[in-house]
Amino acid sequence: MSDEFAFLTALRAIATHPAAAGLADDTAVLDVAAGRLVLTSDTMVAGVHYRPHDPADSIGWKLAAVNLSDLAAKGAVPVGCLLNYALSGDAGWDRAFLAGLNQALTRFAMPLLGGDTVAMPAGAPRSLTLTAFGQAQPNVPLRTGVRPGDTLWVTGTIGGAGFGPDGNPRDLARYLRPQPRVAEGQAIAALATAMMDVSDGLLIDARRMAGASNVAITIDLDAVPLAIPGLDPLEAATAGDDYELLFTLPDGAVPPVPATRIGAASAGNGLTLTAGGAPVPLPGKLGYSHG
Ligand SMILES: Nc1ncnc2c1ncn2[C@@H]1O[C@H](COP(=O)(O)OP(=O)(O)OP(=O)(O)O)[C@@H](O)[C@H]1O
Ligand SMILES: Cc1ncc(C[n+]2csc(CCOP(=O)(O)O)c2C)c(N)n1
Ligand SMILES: [Mg+2]
Repeated sequence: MSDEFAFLTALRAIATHPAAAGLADDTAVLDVAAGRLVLTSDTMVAGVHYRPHDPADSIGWKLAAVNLSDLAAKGAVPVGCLLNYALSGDAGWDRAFLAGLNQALTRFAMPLLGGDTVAMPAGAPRSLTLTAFGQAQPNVPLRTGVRPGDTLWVTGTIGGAGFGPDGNPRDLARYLRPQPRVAEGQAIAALATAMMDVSDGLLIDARRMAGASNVAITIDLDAVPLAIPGLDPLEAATAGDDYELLFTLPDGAVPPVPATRIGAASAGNGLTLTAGGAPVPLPGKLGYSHG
């Protein structure tokens, strides 16, 4: 199935939404409700975002999940997506990738509407891109919305997808098949002053939120919900690949879904950490960054 024609035939079996027009035209044509669209795109590269030997179906799942996580962070309802795919020269890999992708798209009701397929020179690493769009809810919580006095919350647990001392992800399922918080994001969006997803690491992402909002954010490391009991909170909070939602609420507000209060915002700037009530110096590396 490694040639473009065979791959497109397999894609057609997935892209059954009428707007995809059977993947038989130049473009998809989508009827949209009046309102605002939320747009995002994420690329995954072999050796950078996943290990080359990781199962192809999980890479398909994860590519959809990381985009859904960005939609979730804005409280958006998934509407559709476009896939940019580089054929790998391995028909079985391509087929398994599509099966995993389709599982996530079905689970989160995000139809595949189109995309592009190319071949790479022999030996080039795989690079896969999905572009997703969603329907905005009345309130779209941005990174810029934190106000001094807000409380800081995170869904789920942190640190599970990070690599342990044996060089493998601590929780393989979490690393391979992250669960984007789509329904939670829609519920939180109605109340949140700001929201983002945690992809590069809790600390680096919290600092981005503080910077975007021109406030100071303090995180209590003792409060960070650990994916694995006993995990070093600093390690967990800098590992990344969590795909949880980090959000702020006006003081006194209660989140509408399970979440953990991990800190607060105040006038000032930057990220501050505490543990046992005492300040903790920021580690040199706050999370994942490319280059
Ligand atoms: N090559 C690019 N062209 C245009 N905009 C870009 C490009 N790369 C990043 N951006 C924009 O920069 C902003 C920040 O991107 P970044 O990738 O850090 O956020 P993100 O999508 O939440 O992260 P993640 O990729 O971990 O989900 C986004 O608005 C994104 O659209
Ligand atoms: C093989 C391998 N090595 C390292 C990591 C860790 N990692 C890579 S990219 C990223 C953040 C999200 O990326 P982006 O900001 O590009 O969306 C993280 C946490 C991994 N997943 N696989
Ligand atoms: Mg994001």
